[in-house]
Amino acid sequence: MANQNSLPLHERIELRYTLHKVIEFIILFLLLSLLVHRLLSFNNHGFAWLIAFLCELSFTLNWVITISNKWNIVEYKTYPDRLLQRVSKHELPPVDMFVTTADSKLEPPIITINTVLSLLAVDYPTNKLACYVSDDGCSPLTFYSLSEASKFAKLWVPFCKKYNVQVRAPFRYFSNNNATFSSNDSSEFKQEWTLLKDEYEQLSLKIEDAVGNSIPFDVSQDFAVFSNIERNNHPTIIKVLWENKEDVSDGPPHLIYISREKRPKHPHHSKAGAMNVLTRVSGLMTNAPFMLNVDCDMFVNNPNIMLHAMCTLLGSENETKNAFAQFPQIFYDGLKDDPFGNQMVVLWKFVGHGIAGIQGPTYAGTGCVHRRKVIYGLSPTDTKTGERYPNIGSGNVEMLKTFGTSEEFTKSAGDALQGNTERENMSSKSVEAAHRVGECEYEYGTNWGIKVH
Ligand SMILES: O=c1ccn([C@@H]2O[C@H](COP(=O)(O)OP(=O)(O)O[C@H]3O[C@H](CO)[C@@H](O)[C@H](O)[C@H]3O)[C@@H](O)[C@H]2O)c(=O)[nH]1
Ligand SMILES: [Mn+2]
Repeated sequence: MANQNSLPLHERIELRYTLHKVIEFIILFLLLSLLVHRLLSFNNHGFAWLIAFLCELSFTLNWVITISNKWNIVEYKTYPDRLLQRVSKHELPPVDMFVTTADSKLEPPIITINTVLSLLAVDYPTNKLACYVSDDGCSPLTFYSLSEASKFAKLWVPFCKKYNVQVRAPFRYFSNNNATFSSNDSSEFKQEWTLLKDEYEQLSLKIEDAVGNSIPFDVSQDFAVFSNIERNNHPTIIKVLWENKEDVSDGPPHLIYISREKRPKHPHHSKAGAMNVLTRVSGLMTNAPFMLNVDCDMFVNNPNIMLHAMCTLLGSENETKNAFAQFPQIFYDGLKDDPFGNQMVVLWKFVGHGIAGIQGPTYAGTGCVHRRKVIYGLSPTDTKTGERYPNIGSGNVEMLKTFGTSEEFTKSAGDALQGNTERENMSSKSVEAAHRVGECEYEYGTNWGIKVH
């Protein structure tokens, strides 16, 4: 039997799909025949014939590109068990998790908190994780919902881990399909399940009430920062909602709320701007070498995502091979047989895996684990930081020009670039510095958005 340590953490598996290819070629043949037919009978027809020919030509070219993309469909199979045999749980690298939300009306907080809860409960040592929520809507409602969710997380996270729950977004877990017990379920499980369901219902009700304007906010306390401000005109707000102070590995991870500074006439660059702020703030507070980003309307449907991502990111011979690990998106509750293609099966299953076969998947905007140092501009071929940043250190002119004038942040960026994977403890000093890097003028004159993003 092969030594467990020599077995690969991931494998590239080529999928044939022969029948698909044959059908695609028949379609291509028909399209080409149609073009030839148009060309041969051109003289007998007028202008409409020419327009039809151009449309069909464009569609044919499109089809050629599509089938070339899908030519070599591959799947990356990952082996979390092998990873856990190679490294112990406390040796796994830290990951900072980002959730972006922009509008508490269009993206209701109950959805955002489900995304957050599914992330807080992933199967990974929780003292290696921190969850940062960026709220571009600067909404006290989102803040309130998150602070209530962080209380629920103290029950939810241990429950999911104890019973190996598969879908860790509570709204999905408690949906009707799961409402019956099987004969193997222990009475202890049934009791805890009922308690958790009640707690989740109460949480949902509180949030519903708050949406209906009966917000039980105490403006003299945590919510004071939200009074008298406008959504597009306010300073940076950062609140640590929950800190995993005891550094325990099975309670909820850190949870931090961020609303970056917004001022009229200052471009905010939508999600990209929010991601830059999340990168800087997390760099100051926990500086994990890996960062996962998820849109607030997505949730984690596999509790082992971090382990799967690590198999991809740590599994190649050298770190330069995979800069990021992109998860596919799956959509639920669509119409039977997906008549309108809303679930984007072709895009994710065929085109996505086809592009993965050419070089690797493209970044899809959500569900992606990035290496922090690559985001900081380190070239994939430059494993040592030497060439790009010869003199790393805070106060160094090139570092300040690249990363901005926060000395604390350039120091943290230097650590990340040098591959220092030690997670840092949050301190009130780092929270203070984090407010600065969330300012809307912070990126002016720097390489943020140019070489760093
Ligand atoms: O000023 C903004 C605008 C948007 N967002 C967030 O960005 C995310 C994506 O924006 P959205 O408008 O919801 O984009 P969608 O069209 O729903 O999503 C598509 O585009 C996203 C952005 O590239 C990808 O993440 C998704 O995979 C893709 O389905 C959401 O979490 C938003 O809350 C912000 O944080 N600030
Ligand atoms: Mn969206």
